[in-house]
Amino acid sequence: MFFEVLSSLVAGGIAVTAYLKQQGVGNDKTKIERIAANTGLVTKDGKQIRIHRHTRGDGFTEYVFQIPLGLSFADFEKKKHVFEDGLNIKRSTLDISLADLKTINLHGNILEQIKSILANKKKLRKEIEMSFDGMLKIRVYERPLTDFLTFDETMLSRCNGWEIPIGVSRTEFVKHDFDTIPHMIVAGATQKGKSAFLKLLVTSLIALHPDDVRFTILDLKGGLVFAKFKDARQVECVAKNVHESIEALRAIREEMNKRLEHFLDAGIEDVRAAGVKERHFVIVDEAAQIASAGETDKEIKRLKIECEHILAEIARVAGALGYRLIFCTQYATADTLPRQVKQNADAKLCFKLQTEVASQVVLGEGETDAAHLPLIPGRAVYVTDRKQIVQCAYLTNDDINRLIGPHINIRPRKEEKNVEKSNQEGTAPRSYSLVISET
Ligand SMILES: Nc1ncnc2c1ncn2[C@@H]1O[C@H](COP(=O)(O)OP(=O)(O)OP(=O)(O)O)[C@@H](O)[C@H]1O
Repeated sequence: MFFEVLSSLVAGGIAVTAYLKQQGVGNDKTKIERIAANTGLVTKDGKQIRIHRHTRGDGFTEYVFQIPLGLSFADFEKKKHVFEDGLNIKRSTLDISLADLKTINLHGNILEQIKSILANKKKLRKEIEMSFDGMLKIRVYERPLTDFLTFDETMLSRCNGWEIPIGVSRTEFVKHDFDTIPHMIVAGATQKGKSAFLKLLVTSLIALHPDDVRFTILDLKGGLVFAKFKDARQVECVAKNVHESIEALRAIREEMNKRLEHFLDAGIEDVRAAGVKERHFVIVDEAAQIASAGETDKEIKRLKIECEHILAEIARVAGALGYRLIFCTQYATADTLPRQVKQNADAKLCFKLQTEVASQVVLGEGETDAAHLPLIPGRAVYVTDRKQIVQCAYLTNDDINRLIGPHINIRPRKEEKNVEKSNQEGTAPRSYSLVISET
């Protein structure tokens, strides 16, 4: 049936197709209005959004609507995924361009030719962006945001100060500035790109600030994500369990308190005013492993509570002292994301989450976008004072090795250690190799 409809369209000629394409604009506007009405975005006295104007840009059409009194932008934003789905209904069936139709030989087997065009076609999904400046603006993009972004070193040269590359949004290269917003929550369901982002973060910071950055990494997941970095001279420790974590955090608290005392005595406002170049990143992966709630072992629970207190303190006061908290979790609940951390981490990078509730735990009330992201690794909602959908840059292991290689502490291989031992008086020349663990 579908192919019959299309074949008759072709037979009907290019004029019909052109007409259909022209209808695309009108259709989207009408669809948006109908979706709004069908999802209850109507005032009690029946008033609906009214089109003010539409403009075409490069790859998108922007519709500007007036919102009736009594409805808010948030009401519309909450339903963004409903609008997006609505605009895509039947979209793939009409995704044949004029150029495609021109290739069809009307004297040949039309059905077979259409089948072949469709077989070679990637289904395009329209994506939308919503904003508000007194009017509701809905931008409908003809093509989706790229689903893969290869990291390249020019991204680093585009970063200033304590900025790191994140990826791209639909309109720009996206960076995060850790001197403007010190703490970040990274959340997302399993296999959606958290670890890849953490590797991008650590590698970028080591490459950009080899002499000024330090890391304390609480890697209680027991994975191999940080194996590559553990011997980098910038990495103070990679704690693998609660005991190692509390030891590392107590050391940070002591250092923090000393610095705080010094700043208070000297009347220094923050690390920038003090001219301190160093920034100390504390990375927690995975927060659920350090959460005290649900811990049954009394002693471990006590240690976890202490860990939580220190982490909350870092989030609350240590930004000004040069500490940066990167708090990661795949379980977005109130237990894994303590209130103090959430309130003080003004940046959130949230990969796809399974439910709207989880999305709201991370991004705030009414913010359900993370639940409606497409199933694309590296696709995330990046929220600071504004919200952007981004595709994070993907760094290969070769990139990481090349960039951090010069900063890895050279240590002898096992067999060379043994040779070294037997030559303790040391006449034989020492030979060392660079050891970078592969994950
Ligand atoms: N930015 C990206 N672009 C393209 N592919 C990516 C990106 N990030 C991650 N991936 C792919 O997704 C896979 C899973 O990513 P990653 O290991 O970062 O997930 P995760 O969220 O840390 O999962 P888990 O919580 O289970 O450890 C990677 O092996 C990689 O193939």
